[in-house]
Amino acid sequence: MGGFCGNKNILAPKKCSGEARHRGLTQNSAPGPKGADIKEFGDSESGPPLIPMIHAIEAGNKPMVAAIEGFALGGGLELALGCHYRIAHSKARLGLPEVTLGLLPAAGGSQRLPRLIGVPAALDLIITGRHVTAAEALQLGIVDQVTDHHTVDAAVKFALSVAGRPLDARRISSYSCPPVSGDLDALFEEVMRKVRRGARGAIAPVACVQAVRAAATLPYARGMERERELMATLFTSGQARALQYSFFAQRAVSRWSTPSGARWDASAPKPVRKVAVIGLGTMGRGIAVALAQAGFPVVSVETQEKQLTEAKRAVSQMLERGAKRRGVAAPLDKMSYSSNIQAVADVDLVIEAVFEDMGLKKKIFQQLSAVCKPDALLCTNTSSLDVDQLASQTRNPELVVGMHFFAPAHVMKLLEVVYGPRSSPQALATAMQLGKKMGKVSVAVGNCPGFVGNRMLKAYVEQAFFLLEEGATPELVDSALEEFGFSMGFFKVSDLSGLDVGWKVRKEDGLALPGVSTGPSARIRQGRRYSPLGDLLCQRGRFGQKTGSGWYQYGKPGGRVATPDPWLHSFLEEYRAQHGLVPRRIDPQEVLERCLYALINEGFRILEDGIAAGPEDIDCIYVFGYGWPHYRGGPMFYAAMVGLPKVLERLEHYYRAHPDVPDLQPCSLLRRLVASGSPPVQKWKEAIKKLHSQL
Ligand SMILES: CCC[C@H](O)CC(=O)SCCNC(=O)CCNC(=O)[C@H](O)C(C)(C)COP(=O)([O-])OP(=O)([O-])OC[C@H]1O[C@@H](n2cnc3c(N)ncnc32)[C@H](O)[C@@H]1OP(=O)([O-])[O-]
Repeated sequence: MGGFCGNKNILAPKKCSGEARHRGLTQNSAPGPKGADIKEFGDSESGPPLIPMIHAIEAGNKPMVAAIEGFALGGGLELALGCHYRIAHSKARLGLPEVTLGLLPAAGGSQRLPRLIGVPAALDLIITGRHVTAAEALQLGIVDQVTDHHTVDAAVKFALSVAGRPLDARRISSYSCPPVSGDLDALFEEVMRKVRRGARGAIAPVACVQAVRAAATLPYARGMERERELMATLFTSGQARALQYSFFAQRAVSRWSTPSGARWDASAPKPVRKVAVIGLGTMGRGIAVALAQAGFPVVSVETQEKQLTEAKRAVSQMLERGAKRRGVAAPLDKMSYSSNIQAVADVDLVIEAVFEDMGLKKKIFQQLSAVCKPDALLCTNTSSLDVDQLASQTRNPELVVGMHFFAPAHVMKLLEVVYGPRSSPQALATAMQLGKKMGKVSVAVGNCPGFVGNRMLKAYVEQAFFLLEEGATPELVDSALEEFGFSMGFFKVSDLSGLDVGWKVRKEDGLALPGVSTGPSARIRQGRRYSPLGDLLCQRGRFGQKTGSGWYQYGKPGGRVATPDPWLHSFLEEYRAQHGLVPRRIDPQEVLERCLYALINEGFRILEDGIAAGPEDIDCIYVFGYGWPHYRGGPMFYAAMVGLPKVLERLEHYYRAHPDVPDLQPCSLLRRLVASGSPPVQKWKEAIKKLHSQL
């Protein structure tokens, strides 16, 4: 973005840096087009002070025209709002995305935008942080003109055309917010209720509403004071640090590397023009939709005719709904269907998404290897099976990788790209690039049971079961986790996805055994503590929402409202009595420490094993795939915030109390990081490399 005045002097710098220390909000430097330089938050300031500069621009006697090309986000747009006119290129994007970084637009954005476009529209932009196109910005009244030509030329022409006109009516800070239809207080109360419900503990959206309310109810100067106070609170909060860490973590994971030395910048992806999906169950349908929405021609193969007919209808509906939401045409022409696997002969990449059964998947990989082009990439959407075993069924094992999507696959942002020991760097690069084109946060992970996400989750789930044995209820565990910021606690999630899912896996792993023994060995499997509680519920047909009861009661099969179940409480009491377990009072703090620190401990093991390249990879997986509250950065960032010595001390404490639970034994990497002074999370990758080289 550039700023121009009527006599063609360029006043606003094209690119400046430095910004936004909370104590220096009136001393901030000018932002670039993408807003303030997030890297410099908390560092020393540089460049001219932002807020006084915007005030000086607005107060000036020469007409100032902002010429907006590319992005005008955050401080970039705030600077433009200080100008008297704004001209945008048709491809420009504008927005105040501060909320996504745990902040609010604190260079006058929260005060000027509602004055310019009205309270409801400004609330929408500021609370969601969404970017708008130039066309929408024009419609909203944020910009005065949109051009398809050279924006600077258009701005200069415009500036000359308005030179000499009075500017008082162009100074947004002097406006009052346009009146709203209905009661202003009622509007803010309603918005605040919605925001608090959706924010689930995030403080920035709430502060954004408060700031806009100040714009609507206070004179500009007092509104600016309020904006500054609110920003000061946000700026020093852990939430802003977590969200800013997450911003860079998302970008860091695309620069993947593997322990064998393969790297993103040394591995060119293969071109992918046409893709196939095998299996049109829930996952296959979602994957096919996501691919078509990303513009890929997709061949979908389903051998069961009935399933194929149902899937065709469902996929078309999903595509149409998505298109309606986005205001574009549904890409129905991208889809073709077949019941014959030969239909994939000419595709560049296949994603297998059949039932989670190794025998079936092996057979499909043998067929794919025979049918597909020799250089086609063969990917599996398995959530836990050994990718290497599948690779060994094919002619070219180096072309096999895992692409682990999360349900619903066309909605969830996460993709774990799983490389086996034989996967080529090019295959990995291709799958990572395809994920990016599908709008996913793609994270490269090594091949091991459960990969990263599910491997860590196992430790967390186990603790939740143990806590029930020791005296907790599902309600107690869930409310502690929900209070932490998860949208649902573990037991509600389990009821939603079906208890039979985990039961099947435990049976396959030889853990869930038929019959209940009451002796001391009943709660020990494969040499470690085991809780059969989930298996016992499944044996009674309590699979969760679909059967009307699980860890909670739902009134009827398919019911969605969880209510505490007295039967379950008596069942737990009987179970404890039967196994000689004396219930004790468990507080929410213990729930969090046991569940989260066990999960984090497994995260350290994963880093130690080189299955994830760095803490950013794990954190993105948890934030984008497992509902970890975004404003808490992810499990490894959270561990760093809590303090590694404290996490270590609590794990030691719980391991002493439960020596039969290996998940609670602190991982040696955690010990070594603590011994090396607990470096900040951004330095762990380096520290781990150094520690590995010392071994
Ligand atoms: C007083 C208060 C004032 C004000 O209210 C506060 C603010 O303005 S808050 C700020 C409000 N502004 C925002 O929230 C905008 C945040 N930025 C974005 O949303 C996207 O970057 C954007 C849409 C602009 C471009 O997407 P794209 O084309 O896919 O490109 P990309 O995303 O891959 O980025 C390319 C490279 O640029 C880097 N980088 C980018 N922005 C910043 C930044 N602000 N800072 C530092 N670095 C930034 C990014 O890390 C990456 O580096 P690398 O080393 O190559 O990994």
